[in-house]
Amino acid sequence: MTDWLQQPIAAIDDEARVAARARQGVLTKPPGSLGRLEQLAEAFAGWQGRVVPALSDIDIVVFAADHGVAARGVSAFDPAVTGQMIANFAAGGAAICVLAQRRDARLSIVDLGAVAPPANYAGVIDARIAAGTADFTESPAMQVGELEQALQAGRERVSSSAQLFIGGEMGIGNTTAAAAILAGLTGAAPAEVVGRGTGIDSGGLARKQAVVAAGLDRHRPSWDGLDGPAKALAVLRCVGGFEIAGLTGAFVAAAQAGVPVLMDGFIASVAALCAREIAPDCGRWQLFGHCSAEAGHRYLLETLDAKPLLDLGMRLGEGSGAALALGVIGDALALHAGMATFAEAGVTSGGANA
Ligand SMILES: Cc1cc2ncn([C@H]3O[C@H](COP(=O)(O)O)[C@@H](O)[C@H]3O)c2cc1C
Ligand SMILES: O=C(O)c1cccnc1
Repeated sequence: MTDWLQQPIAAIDDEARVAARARQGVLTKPPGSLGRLEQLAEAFAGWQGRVVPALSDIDIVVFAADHGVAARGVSAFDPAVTGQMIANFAAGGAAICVLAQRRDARLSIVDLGAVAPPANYAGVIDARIAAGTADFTESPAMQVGELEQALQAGRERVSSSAQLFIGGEMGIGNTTAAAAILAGLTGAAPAEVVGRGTGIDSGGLARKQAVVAAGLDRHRPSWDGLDGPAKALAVLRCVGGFEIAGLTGAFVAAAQAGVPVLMDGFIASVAALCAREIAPDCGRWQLFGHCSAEAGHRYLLETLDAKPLLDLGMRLGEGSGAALALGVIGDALALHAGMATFAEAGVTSGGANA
């Protein structure tokens, strides 16, 4: 059922990438002066297989689900908020709705298992697996079949015609699950990777760290001695969440389909790590939109050797940080396409004393 995870990752067009770099070198500016904007244009050229890439077809998919571990008092909000927010996404009132509209991106919402689902599913994709995961301090968060369903639900949301995929999430308690996955995969201490999420107080933070430590102690035998895909799937199943598994499936499928992925914050980046553990080459199709204020994200980005485009102190999720970074990417591609070359503009190029 998860055989598809091992299908090959799409190749990058190095010729187009090198040609895009050459174009950057002859645009009317000192070579390198647009910094990372130049690298963005080059990366998109490699992904799209053309020297002058465009970006008009963007998919933002928000995966929503609840977490049994939320019963342990690890969030500042009630799990009922997950379903309420699904309705808010459908009505256009959430942050990601505003940003998706401003960026002209397609927004889809997928319910993988809110405990209190919305009254109607107009505008929401109903892919419910169960009413939330199990509390991982008591049992594995998911059954094997549930994990497979969540990964597959993510895969099904990837369209090979899209030029960019953004995965967002909504799930009260999911910063706890994400921290547990990160600690399980990297060996980091809970204190290093557990943050305040929606804004839990100091007592709650200590409780959250203890919950993550208890979950890891309980389930470590399930992945001890494993590595690579087997370990990642075991960690995801034991302490993960449906929406994090959905993101992981989508990120692997996108890299297989040749669709680059723009990562959001802490939760999405944990799914990016899971995707890389399952299919290492899929990292070549990943770009990181921002550094979240959630404790643990900076450490995770370093682990992934990823340099986020923005660092605005945001800690929302939903895909919002990635959606904001679209502005920078759009400008990078517009500069690459629209600037004149030295020859076209009759400007003398440098080199005399370079
Ligand atoms: C109204 C509201 C909207 C949100 N949108 C994203 N999140 C974010 O906060 C949650 C994770 O934090 P924790 O682990 O502390 O529960 C996730 O749902 C995440 O997407 C929200 C949270 C709330 C309350
Ligand atoms: O960075 C994130 O993804 C994040 C941080 C806090 C709460 N929800 C999401």
